[in-house]
Amino acid sequence: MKILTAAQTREADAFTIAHEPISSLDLMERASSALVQWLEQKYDPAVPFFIFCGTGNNGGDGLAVARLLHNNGYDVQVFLPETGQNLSPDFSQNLERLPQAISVTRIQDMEDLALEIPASGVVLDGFFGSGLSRPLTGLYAQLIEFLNQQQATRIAIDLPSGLFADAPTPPGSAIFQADITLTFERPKLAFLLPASGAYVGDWHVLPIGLHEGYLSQVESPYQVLLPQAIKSLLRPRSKFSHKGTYGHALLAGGSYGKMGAITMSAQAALRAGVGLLTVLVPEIGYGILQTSVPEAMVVTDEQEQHLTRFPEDLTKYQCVGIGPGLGQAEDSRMALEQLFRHKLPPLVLDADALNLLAADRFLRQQLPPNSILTPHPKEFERLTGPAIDDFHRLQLLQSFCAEHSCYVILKGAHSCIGTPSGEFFFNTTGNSGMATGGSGDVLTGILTGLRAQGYSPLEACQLGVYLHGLAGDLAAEVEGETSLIASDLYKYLGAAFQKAAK
Ligand SMILES: NC(=O)C1=CN([C@@H]2O[C@H](COP(=O)(O)OP(=O)(O)OC[C@H]3O[C@@H](n4cnc5c(N)ncnc54)[C@H](O)[C@@H]3O)[C@@H](O)[C@H]2O)[C@@H](O)CC1
Ligand SMILES: Nc1ncnc2c1ncn2[C@@H]1O[C@H](COP(=O)(O)OP(=O)(O)O)[C@@H](O)[C@H]1O
Ligand SMILES: [K+]
Repeated sequence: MKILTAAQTREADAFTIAHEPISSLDLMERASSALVQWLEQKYDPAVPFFIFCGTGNNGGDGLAVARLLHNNGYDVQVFLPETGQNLSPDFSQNLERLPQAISVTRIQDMEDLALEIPASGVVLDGFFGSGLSRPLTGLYAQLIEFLNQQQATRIAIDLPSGLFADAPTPPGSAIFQADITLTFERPKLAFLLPASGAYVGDWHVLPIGLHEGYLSQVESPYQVLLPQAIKSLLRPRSKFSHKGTYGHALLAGGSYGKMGAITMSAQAALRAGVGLLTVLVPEIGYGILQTSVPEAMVVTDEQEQHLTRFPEDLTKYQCVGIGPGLGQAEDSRMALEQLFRHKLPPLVLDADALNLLAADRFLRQQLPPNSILTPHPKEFERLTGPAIDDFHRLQLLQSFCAEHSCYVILKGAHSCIGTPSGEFFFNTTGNSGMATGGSGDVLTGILTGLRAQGYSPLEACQLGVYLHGLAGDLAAEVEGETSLIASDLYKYLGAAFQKAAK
């Protein structure tokens, strides 16, 4: 699903108004009805609502929600800062329509707000949405600071006020700290990035029937991965298939004290459905692998504690995954350099393989095209240098993928796949229980297993991050986020495949 910029959202609104056709006021009514439907499912009429409105269309939404909730028996109070701003026509119309029985407090300064908001209440933020053009100051900033200190549940309409939808918000700006954000039609880019996403809380997308004629042709490099698209990528296994049908993968890594990493990658590659798996480890890993992953074949390096060479001929493998637990010994770096000189099957590179690449510009330039790299933000910084902010990091991602013709999964709460052609795909599964050692090693195994089965690099990346996160979500339902550990991720991978295929 494509993500729209604030400007594209305005175009989508205007296109819908012109081509459905529908009046702007009725479109606002549709958006507000969607909000109210969501709110009424979650809160009963005993819950008081405190609705704060600016004077643009975001405020118009707030006023329409106030009327609809009131008409359905909810206790609603409205608060309107008076800063002499222009009123949007739809805001004015909704102010006229507001039933007399609703209490309206006009605020010129903070003294006008003698207000106790109970912890059981809900604060709705309708100050500003996608029309924000500069950071908030003055009365708006003071009100936001006040609301951010309240115990009540804070819900933002469309976008937390003060946050830019698709550009960095200057540090120190006043931003509504939402527990929940109810947005229209598409998530905003700011929801998916760590610094801005921290203000958004749980976000939900409410469809409001924006015109398909616009949505289907609009161009955007940004997409989110959703269940339907993932389902269409999954290939069913066929009745007369055999292990040769599903590829032979090689996973290389492990070193003294870090054999667990490659062991978990191996488990994950098998659970991802690969036909055959060989694991290349230093001598000390032999007994460990043979005991803990009996399904895998094991070949060992003559060095006892870390890898120093790769087999000459790797063409029998359909994918090679390198890095988990590898370490950064000089002879491991040389082995990688040697490896890149040969004809190679598709590669997945993670962890210390990335650190070795980062430390060696020459090695980076030899990177085989269409490789998949899976850095976390620190590993990514080592590869590209520091980013000024999350948006700049996306630019670095785009140029790195183009320069090296590779696919990079920048890992995080919404892992982002960068492609050589400049697209970005954000993942929507996963939870903070996955912030635990070894989660990334499991992802490497899944990607290697998928790529060996013949999925394209982009398909493997999309399926890999989505299923990895979904396994985390299913595991968290049973184990809880706090107690989730990386090995749970491959244990629940089968359930994730089944859920994704439904
Ligand atoms: N038909 C539509 O256009 C629809 C719009 N919707 C709502 O409309 C919102 C966008 O409405 P608007 O475009 O009116 O934008 P906003 O409601 O975000 O406000 C824009 C107004 O605020 C001013 N402004 C911007 N930054 C400011 C700042 N820092 N301090 C003070 N004033 C500032 C602008 O000059 C403009 O007058 C969406 O977020 C959504 O909530 C929904 O009703 C869906 C339908
Ligand atoms: N808060 C979070 N929400 C969702 N996924 C997360 C979160 N934290 C970490 N993850 C996922 O867990 C994995 C962690 O990978 P990584 O940092 O390489 O861990 P390790 O090196 O310990 O294996 C990534 O796939 C990342 O997307
Ligand atoms: K808002």
